[in-house]
Amino acid sequence: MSHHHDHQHDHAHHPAGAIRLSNLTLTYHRHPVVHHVSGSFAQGELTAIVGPNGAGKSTLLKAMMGLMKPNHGRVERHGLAPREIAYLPQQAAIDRDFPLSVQDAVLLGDWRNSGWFGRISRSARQRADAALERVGMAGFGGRPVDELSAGQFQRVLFARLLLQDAQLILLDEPFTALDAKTTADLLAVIAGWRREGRTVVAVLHDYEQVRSHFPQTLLLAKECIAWGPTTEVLTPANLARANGMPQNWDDDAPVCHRDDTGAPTTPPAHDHTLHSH
Ligand SMILES: Nc1ncnc2c1ncn2[C@@H]1O[C@H](COP(=O)(O)OP(=O)(O)OP(=O)(O)O)[C@@H](O)[C@H]1O
Repeated sequence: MSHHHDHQHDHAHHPAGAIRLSNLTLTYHRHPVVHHVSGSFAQGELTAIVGPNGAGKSTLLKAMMGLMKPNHGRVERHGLAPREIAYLPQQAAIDRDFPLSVQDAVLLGDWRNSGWFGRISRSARQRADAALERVGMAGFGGRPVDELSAGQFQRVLFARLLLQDAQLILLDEPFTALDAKTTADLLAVIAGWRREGRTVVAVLHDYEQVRSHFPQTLLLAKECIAWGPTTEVLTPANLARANGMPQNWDDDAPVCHRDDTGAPTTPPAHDHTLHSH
């Protein structure tokens, strides 16, 4: 492994970019989809979130972004204002069927400087052009976004993230449906964010890609199966456990018997609240 701790993080208690999950439970219609997850995302590091379909990965990102309220536990964003968190949803969730030039789409990333309806400065336009160049889209500024291919559009969204200049960057399946060249180019942008000391958390499905590019991994299957260095997390045993997660939506799932620390507790032998007599 390389020297990825060569930059010093000397913020003693609450380093910027640090985000911690404390016994976090997230539910839809009272069904938990993320269940008692605790841990910290390594600051200034790249962490992959992997797990089977329906494991709660996208839901967890939404909660980290503050778009969803925990039913239990907390997301602790020490030292991170909401504006310092950037979030790229799954491409399928993004509507780009409106008239907007590529440059204007990138400039939306600069809203905290220019305001939604503020004047766009010349320097902002220059930064937008530089960002487009960095993602391999130089010269595309005047094109309408609805005419771009899926891969080109994703490059534009990465340019927008570059302008946003966030400390914590959350990416939901950023490479789905992209070809190898586009994926490699965008992985290089992510590596650049790491060199700049930013924290990146990405939901991914390609284990080889995760092993090569993401030093940290959270393996999620509703519960946390493993979280730490990728080589220790992506073991056959852990993956088998994750893939054993029930896929069906269990309407009769047992009531959760855990205390507030997240530690499993033994369900009471005769729980009168669950049985009618
Ligand atoms: N808006 C919603 N309303 C109700 N249930 C939802 C909603 N969004 C997700 N779910 C359910 O929550 C569970 C977790 O979904 P989530 O999208 O977080 O999983 P995921 O790990 O991102 O899956 P995938 O790999 O398929 O994208 C699934 O069972 C899903 O059906």
